[in-house]
Amino acid sequence: MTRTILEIRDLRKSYGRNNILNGIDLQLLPGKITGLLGRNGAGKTTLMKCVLGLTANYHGKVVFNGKNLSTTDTQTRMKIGSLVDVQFYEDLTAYDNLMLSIRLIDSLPKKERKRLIQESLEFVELSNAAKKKVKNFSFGMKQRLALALSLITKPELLILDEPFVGLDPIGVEEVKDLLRKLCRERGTAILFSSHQMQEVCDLTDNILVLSKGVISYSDQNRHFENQQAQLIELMK
Ligand SMILES: Nc1ncnc2c1ncn2[C@@H]1O[C@H](COP(=O)(O)OP(=O)(O)OP(=O)(O)O)[C@@H](O)[C@H]1O
Repeated sequence: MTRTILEIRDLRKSYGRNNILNGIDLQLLPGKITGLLGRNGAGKTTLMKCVLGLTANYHGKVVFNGKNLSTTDTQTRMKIGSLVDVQFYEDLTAYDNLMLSIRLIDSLPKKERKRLIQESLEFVELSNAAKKKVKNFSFGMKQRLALALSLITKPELLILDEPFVGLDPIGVEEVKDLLRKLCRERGTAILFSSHQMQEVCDLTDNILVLSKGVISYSDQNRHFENQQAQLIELMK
C-alpha cells in the first residue's frame, strides 16, 4: 500500500466569527499532484497556511509522514516546501537571496549550503542567472527562483498557492514541466491552488474542490465529459 505523506482530519479554522474551514479531510500521496479549486475566498490559502504553520488556532489534525505536525518542529517542517507569499530582496542576486534564506533555517557548513543552492538553481534552470540581481528578473524567472527556494531542503511535500498567476503561456508550460519533473525524479507530493482550470485538469492526478468550508469533491478518476464546466458548478 502507498504511504500517505500528508493527512488532514477534520480541520477547522475561523477568523473571528467567520468560519472559513468547517472540517477538511484529505490525503496526499508521494509523487502525486493534487489541484485545489475553489472560488475567491473559499479558504484555499487558509488551508495551505494551516499546513505550513503560518496561521495558528486551528482545530483538527495535520499529520505528516505519520507524525502530528507541530509548528515548532523545524526538522519536519524543512521537508515541506512552499510557494506562499514569497518575497525577495530585489537588490541582491538570486544566489545571495537563496543563501540568506537557507542561513535562517539551517546550520549546514557553507560548502554544503552552496552545493544545495547550486543544485536547486540548476533544477529550475536558473544557474546562468545566479549572479544577477533579482530586480533584473522577469516575473517568470522570479517564480522559478521561488520554486528553487522551496526546493533547497529537498522537500517531500510542496505546497504552491497559485503558481501560474501572471505567467505567460511559455512560463506556465515551464512551471508545469518542473512540477512533473519533481514528482517523477524525486517522488515529491504537490498540492497547488489555481483558478486556471486548464492547468489543473492537465497537470493533476487528483482534483479537490473546496466549497463552503469542506472538500465537496475529490476526483481521482477524471473520466467525465465537460470536466471544466462541471468543476465550475461544483465550486458554487
Ligand atoms: N488574516 C485574516 N484575517 C481575517 N480574515 C481573513 C484572513 N485571511 C483570510 N481571511 C478571510 O478568509 C477567507 C478565505 O480567504 P483565503 O485567502 O483563504 O481564500 P482563497 O480561497 O485563497 O481566495 P483567493 O482565491 O481569492 O485567493 C476570506 O473571506 C478572507 O477574507
